[in-house]
Amino acid sequence: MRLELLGLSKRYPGCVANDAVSLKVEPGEIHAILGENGAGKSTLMKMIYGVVKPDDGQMMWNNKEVEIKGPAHARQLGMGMVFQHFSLFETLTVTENIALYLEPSEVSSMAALRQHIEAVAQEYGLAINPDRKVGSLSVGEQQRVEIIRCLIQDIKLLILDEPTAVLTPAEADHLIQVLKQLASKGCSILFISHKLHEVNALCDRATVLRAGKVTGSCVPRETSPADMARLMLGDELTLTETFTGGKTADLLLQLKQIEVAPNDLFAIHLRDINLNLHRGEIVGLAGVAGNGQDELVDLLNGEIAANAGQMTLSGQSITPLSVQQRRRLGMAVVPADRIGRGAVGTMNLTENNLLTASITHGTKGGLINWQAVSQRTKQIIQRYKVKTTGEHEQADSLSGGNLQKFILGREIEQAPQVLICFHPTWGVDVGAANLIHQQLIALRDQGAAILVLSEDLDELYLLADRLGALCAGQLSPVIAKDEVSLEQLGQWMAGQFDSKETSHAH
Ligand SMILES: Nc1ncnc2c1ncn2[C@@H]1O[C@H](COP(=O)(O)OP(=O)(O)OP(=O)(O)O)[C@@H](O)[C@H]1O
Repeated sequence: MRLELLGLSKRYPGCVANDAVSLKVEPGEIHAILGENGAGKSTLMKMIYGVVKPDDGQMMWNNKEVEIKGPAHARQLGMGMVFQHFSLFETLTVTENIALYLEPSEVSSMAALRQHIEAVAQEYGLAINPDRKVGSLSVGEQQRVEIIRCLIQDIKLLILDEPTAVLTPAEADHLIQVLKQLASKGCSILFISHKLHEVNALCDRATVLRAGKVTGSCVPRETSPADMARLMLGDELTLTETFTGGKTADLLLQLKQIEVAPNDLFAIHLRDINLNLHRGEIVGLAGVAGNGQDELVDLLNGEIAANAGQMTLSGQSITPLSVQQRRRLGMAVVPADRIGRGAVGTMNLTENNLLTASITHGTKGGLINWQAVSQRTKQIIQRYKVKTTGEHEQADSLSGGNLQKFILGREIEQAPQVLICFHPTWGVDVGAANLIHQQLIALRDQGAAILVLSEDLDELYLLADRLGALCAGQLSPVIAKDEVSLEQLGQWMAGQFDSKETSHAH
């Protein structure tokens, strides 16, 4: 047996994150850990990898009892882990980040390491430039760096915490091939995912956690995604329907011939972006990470300025306005990375709520109305089913999916006129994704205009009224969803569209 856990437990103040968890993983086995947000999956993986120390229980590695002293010890034993929140230094290059992760004895020279990175990247088709600063990479690309730095060692167990959450379908399929190849060489894989069809296609076994306890296991290949969802969530699951909305004549946000020149060597040049967002519609933009999504979101949020073109909200120019001024006019943004830009990890939920609420309703006459903010925070927690000990809990102790629900809830509850949403359901379980989709639809039906940037095409087809794609900083046509076949969208994602055709507003 490669790995055996016997009754591992971890308690936090006010919650039992893992309650006597036992499981076995064989060499070469791909083992899924399933469970709703906050079920305890990440905590279990962190105990195996030595980031979190168990309160009780035993761990066997290659049939011998071990006590993992920390991640460096876990790596020495042959384990690698790809985290949900990246642990990379933004101001360092890809090579420097990987060098920091390795023991000094493993790095003979930076040039040799650089070559090794290129070789691994090529072997697994994980395109990356080793000289780029990590801060200039998109979320999807940063994840590639995390994966490469695990594959650079001779690993016996690879732990992945929602690795495909930010990958495009094609990238995710590719990663699945990579993992299959690794497993066939005898490397065991522990895999957390909320994408059940993926678990079904990839995994040999699955263990289901609920409220920190093992509540079941199954052979994913023989179990349908719907049955796995039921194992995870009980009968609470209501299956997602398709909604119908539609474009109205009432134009809210307009982008006209927008041009944003790159502000660093690796930023994407946004060219001739023309986009109209109408009251009561959701526009979905597909695209492979790193094709201008970050730049477009920063532009709309007011963090970077356009070099040419105009942006108007209800006819008023917002081009020169700051982030705060745009928020006051009713714009809200959910960024891609929830810790760092979506929330401040070391602040509690009420304080995090105040960060954006202060602009619209959290303050009066310059004074903070803590009672009102705290009341609203409680409402968000309740309405969006955020699993937490309360509004005083620090943001970074929430599970990833629960923090995402909180951030989404915080922005939706401000009833913005225009909501820009990047990866709205990244890392949230099927039940919560359903809830978020319903809330976005409800917001749209109240008359908001919503722009969703996502790499999950199922999500885009489900939510959007009109669809388009970004490729190399250019926008494809954006047309009614029913008129865009999957094949057409794939072609747009690959840049096969005539930019002249799109240079008039959609
Ligand atoms: N450092 C911490 N301090 C306090 N509570 C914590 C801490 N880390 C995790 N928890 C709590 O432990 C529980 C399990 O969290 P965990 O992150 O393991 O869930 P998860 O199954 O990985 O969820 P998700 O699918 O949302 O990522 C949650 O209720 C969470 O709030």
